[in-house]
Amino acid sequence: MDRISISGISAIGYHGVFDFEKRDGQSFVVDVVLHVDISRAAASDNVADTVHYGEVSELVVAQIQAGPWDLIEKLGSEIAEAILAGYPTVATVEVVVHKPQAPIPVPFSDVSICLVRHQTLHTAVIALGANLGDPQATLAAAVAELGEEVQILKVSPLAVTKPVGGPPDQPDYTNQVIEVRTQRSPHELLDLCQRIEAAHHRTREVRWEARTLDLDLITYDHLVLEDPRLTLPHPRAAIRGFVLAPWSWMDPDAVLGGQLVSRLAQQAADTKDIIRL
Ligand SMILES: Nc1ncnc2c1ncn2[C@@H]1O[C@H](COP(=O)(O)OP(=O)(O)OP(=O)(O)O)[C@@H](O)[C@H]1O
Ligand SMILES: Nc1nc2c(c(=O)[nH]1)N=C(CO)CN2
Repeated sequence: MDRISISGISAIGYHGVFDFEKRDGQSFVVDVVLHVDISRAAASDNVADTVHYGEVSELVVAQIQAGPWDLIEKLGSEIAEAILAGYPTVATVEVVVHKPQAPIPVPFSDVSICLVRHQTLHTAVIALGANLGDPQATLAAAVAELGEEVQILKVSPLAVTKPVGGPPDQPDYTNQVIEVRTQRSPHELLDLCQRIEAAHHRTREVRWEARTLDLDLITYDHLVLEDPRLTLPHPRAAIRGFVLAPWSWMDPDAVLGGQLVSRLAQQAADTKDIIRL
């Protein structure tokens, strides 16, 4: 992996075990190494395609000035976490914190800690559906747009399905399921899905009415969650053939709630009418 290194970022901080360190402050010096793919920036020559080292340096200074913490281990960890959270394209960060004026009662030139932290990657399953406009083109566009923001691991074949619920006389749906890998939190992933739905003119007036695009978050790792915005796994996924069938085509070993998705698909009432494209 390519790397960006910044060394000798210094600022006054108030970290230390002793009261006088928290009162008087002293110099902290930080080196960071960011493991990040710089090939896009190398090709485009555009700073937006890489990690801006000036911004990272300012973030490091802000962390040195925050706290105070007792330990440089804690300061280093805060710096690493802030960089990983702020820059999702950084796969790994190495942080060295030097405290050259540390209160050590013998002659010394420097004391430092070094730590290495990695991005945590999550796996999520997203179901797509559309039955207005040009559903196949919309699903292809939505998968491409998701692919700009998360890593697409698997894509199911398309399924043509009968509308389940909602107003009568709707057009057939086209459904699809994908598996993605991301550093985003579940809510950030839901936000992303809803932004893409909105960009495709999704409206919400009548429950389960026909729609240009629907993106549902089906699972996120093995997370079980219920809050006002998000329920995981998706509360109706286990009985929806239009989700289960394409999911099982994509991943025959997939499991939901302890049961094989392919078996749940066989049991779902709407599966019999599904056509695989
Ligand atoms: N796992 C989830 N995936 C997507 N939305 C969810 C999830 N859990 C809860 N929600 C919430 O459900 C709300 C309604 O979503 P939406 O309008 O897409 O429903 P729908 O697709 O018409 O119906 P259904 O939820 O039965 O698929 C969203 O605003 C979102 O906050
Ligand atoms: N066949 C089919 N029916 C549905 C679908 C869907 O994607 N496909 N989505 C719904 C609400 O999300 C309600 N009903």
